[in-house]
Amino acid sequence: MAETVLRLREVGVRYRTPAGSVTAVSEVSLDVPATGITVLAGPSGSGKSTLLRVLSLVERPTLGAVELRGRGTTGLSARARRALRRTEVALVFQNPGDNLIGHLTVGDNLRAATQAARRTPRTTPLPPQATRTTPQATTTPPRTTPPPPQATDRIAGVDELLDQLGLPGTADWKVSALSGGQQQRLAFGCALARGASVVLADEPTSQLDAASADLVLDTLRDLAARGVPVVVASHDPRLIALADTRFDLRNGALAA
Ligand SMILES: Nc1ncnc2c1ncn2[C@@H]1O[C@H](COP(=O)(O)OP(=O)(O)OP(=O)(O)O)[C@@H](O)[C@H]1O
Repeated sequence: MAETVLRLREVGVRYRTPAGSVTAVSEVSLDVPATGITVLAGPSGSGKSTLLRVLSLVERPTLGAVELRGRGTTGLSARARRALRRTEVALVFQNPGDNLIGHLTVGDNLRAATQAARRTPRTTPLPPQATRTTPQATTTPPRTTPPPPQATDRIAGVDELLDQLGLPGTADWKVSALSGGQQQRLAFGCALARGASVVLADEPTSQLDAASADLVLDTLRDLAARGVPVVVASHDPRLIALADTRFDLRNGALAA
């Protein structure tokens, strides 16, 4: 059976609004495989972005459990979750400008990402698995997916990574000199430099023209080919066509 990088069990998300309680996601259980491209698809308002925020540990669900590489995350402190988001779980936002440090050069953005990976121990403590009652479970070691290679193993240097990202010779450029698609590529490159176990992206092509969107689609393929699992929320048919695994959402729940 395929290894799982992220697992949701009976996850629900409710928001309080002045008009009352809104259920954005209800009773979602799913396994994100540790390889390939996973797409969360569905119409506007179906809960894709909410679920992506839960999967990327940005948001704690109101109900249910989220496991990263076999370990529960729901009991983690805000600090521990932030540490995981700096390294293990990288979220790439819709707007290219939100993913990068605008006043740094292209090369310095990558260097900052690599340094974040070095500063934060890879073995950020996660709480033990919930105690299970079956005798079999107590004798079985916790399920673990082997950690991905360290960031420094994955990239030999900034220039080499920029070549691989199709951005050769841009190390000294300002981020604003890159197109939207190139900025998104760089954002995925930073996720790689941080040594992320999984990269998530919310509608990464929605603000881009067709040529820039092509760059992003290529980058997602590249990441998956490097063994980095990618999870994308999108209603872009070209992106959905890349899915190795697809979950369809309707009204906050998985469609049958
Ligand atoms: N912070 C919030 N407060 C209140 N309601 C919210 C909040 N975030 C999302 N919702 C509601 O939850 C539901 C799911 O929203 P979500 O943004 O996850 O859907 P989506 O499928 O990503 O939509 P889109 O494709 O338009 O981005 C919607 O009804 C939305 O209005």
